[in-house]
Amino acid sequence: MIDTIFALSSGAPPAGIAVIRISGPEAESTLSALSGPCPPARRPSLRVLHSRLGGFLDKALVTWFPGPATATGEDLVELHCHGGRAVVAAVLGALEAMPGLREAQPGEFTRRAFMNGRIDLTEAEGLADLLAAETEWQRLGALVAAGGALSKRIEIWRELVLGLSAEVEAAIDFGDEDDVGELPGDFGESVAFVAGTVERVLARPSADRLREGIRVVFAGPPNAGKSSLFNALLEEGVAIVSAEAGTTRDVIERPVSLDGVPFTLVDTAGLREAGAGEIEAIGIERAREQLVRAQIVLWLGDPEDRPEGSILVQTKCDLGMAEVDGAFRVSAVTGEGLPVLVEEIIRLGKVALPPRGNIAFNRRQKAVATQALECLKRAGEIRDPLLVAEELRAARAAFDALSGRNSTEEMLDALFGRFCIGK
Ligand SMILES: Nc1nc2c(ncn2[C@@H]2O[C@H](COP(=O)(O)OP(=O)(O)OP(=O)(O)O)[C@@H](O)[C@H]2O)c(=O)[nH]1
Ligand SMILES: [K+]
Ligand SMILES: [Mg+2]
Repeated sequence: MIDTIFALSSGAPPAGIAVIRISGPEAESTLSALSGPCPPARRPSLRVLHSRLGGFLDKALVTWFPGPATATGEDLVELHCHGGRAVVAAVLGALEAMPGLREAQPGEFTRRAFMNGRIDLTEAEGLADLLAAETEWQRLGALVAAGGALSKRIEIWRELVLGLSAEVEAAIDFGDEDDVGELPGDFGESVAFVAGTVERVLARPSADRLREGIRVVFAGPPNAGKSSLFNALLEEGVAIVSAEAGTTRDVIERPVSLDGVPFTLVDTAGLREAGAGEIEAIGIERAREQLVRAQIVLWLGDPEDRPEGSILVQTKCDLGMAEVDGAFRVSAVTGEGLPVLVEEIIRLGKVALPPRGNIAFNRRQKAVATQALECLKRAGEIRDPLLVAEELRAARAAFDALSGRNSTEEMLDALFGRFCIGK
């Protein structure tokens, strides 16, 4: 027997309205117990809610959604109560006291939607990102996956591969005993077409970049002005600034949205070969690790030592030193040059993200799609229909894994654990 679960699905009280969801086989009987006979399906109705012992709970707008065409795929009830802390506590307490009901775990409503085939794994992943989205680019990126665009594309790939498999089976069937028959002349091209479309999506930056933010690392020698510039871009005094060389030791990270694009700004210890104490030396080691992880490096140092691909920044331009060729001249003190530098960071950030409004893979999806691609490539190269059939089967299995048709409990725990209670 499946548990019937309930949870507060709206934000923390107090609020104007609190939405409490109940999902599972006892949803209808629970609503009846609270407020008398169920109202017509999908029609919000104003009802008085009573506890089992007859105590008055609240006057609420209640809606009854019979399954399976519901958000969870199960019978579902929504109570729109007054959003006061005590009101919510009283209603949740009354539900807790009902036999067969228990509070939902984080993400459990969505997990049920997945288990009941209402959404696939890519849509659930998109939903998790959508709920966590803080910037416009994150929202739009997550919507693509949550709205099912990636799911649909995977379905198309599966169908195409299924069609190819049918062609191979036909070739195998038409062969006589010693000879398995020939694949159609354009078979290689057909396989290459599917492989090419998978490859194009694989070539896009990972969708995780959107979630994590583009990493912008401030690097250079001690006292270059890294922390000052870091603070200036954040418009906040986060990192300690001082005239003492070796002030910053730990890596300091802060998320920031610039023009709706998500970035993670990373301040690091000044790089120097000699003269650093033990703690500073550890900081320098960490700074080097950050350089490797960065998508954008702002180099506030000698152009000669500049890491490949970094943006050269000449800071403290208010002090009036000679211009460095090809550098962005800025001052953390006067703010001069900052808008131009920020514009460049935004431009590079957009390039390092999946194209807006387009499907992209996250890390999990990339790993599985890469397997699919490898199978397809091999299928396009070999001529033996029996082996080709095997590769196509493996490609299809990879597409199944992409949409979560055969996911493990562990994978699902990891994903749905990212959701909050009530989602
Ligand atoms: N005039 C002027 N002084 C600056 C500017 N930026 C930083 N400074 C000064 O330069 C000194 C070093 O600045 P920090 O921001 O601590 O430099 P840092 O690169 O983070 O230094 P470490 O963490 O020690 O590696 C401080 O005295 C700052 O006030 C600037 O744009 N103009
Ligand atoms: K300093
Ligand atoms: Mg510093």
